[in-house]
Amino acid sequence: MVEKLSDTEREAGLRGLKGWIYDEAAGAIDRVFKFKDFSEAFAFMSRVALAAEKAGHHPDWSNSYNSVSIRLSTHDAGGLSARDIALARAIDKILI
Ligand SMILES: C[C@H](O)[C@H](O)[C@H]1CNC2=NC(N)=NC(=O)C2=N1
Repeated sequence: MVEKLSDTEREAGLRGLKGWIYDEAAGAIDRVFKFKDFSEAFAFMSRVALAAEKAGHHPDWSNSYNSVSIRLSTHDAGGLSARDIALARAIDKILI
């Protein structure tokens, strides 16, 4: 069972991430990704889906045309865990 991050651990994890916003009430981090069109947004989602399956950790997300909104939170821990930070890093790498 994965543990929720302490305040210090969370702050350290977030320092290494750009563009992710911490929602304290939800115990989650959010980021919105914009693309040229739906095809590019969906191609990105396909790659994120594969990374999520590989990690055994899955985003809460939505898509509207060229925009993909991703929320990461560890349901099993009731908040943010190291798995969310790791998946956020993997998602950011997909963009490079
Ligand atoms: C059994 C399975 O590994 C768990 O239910 C995993 C799957 N993906 C998950 N994803 C997220 N975001 N939070 C979880 O707690 C979680 N749990």
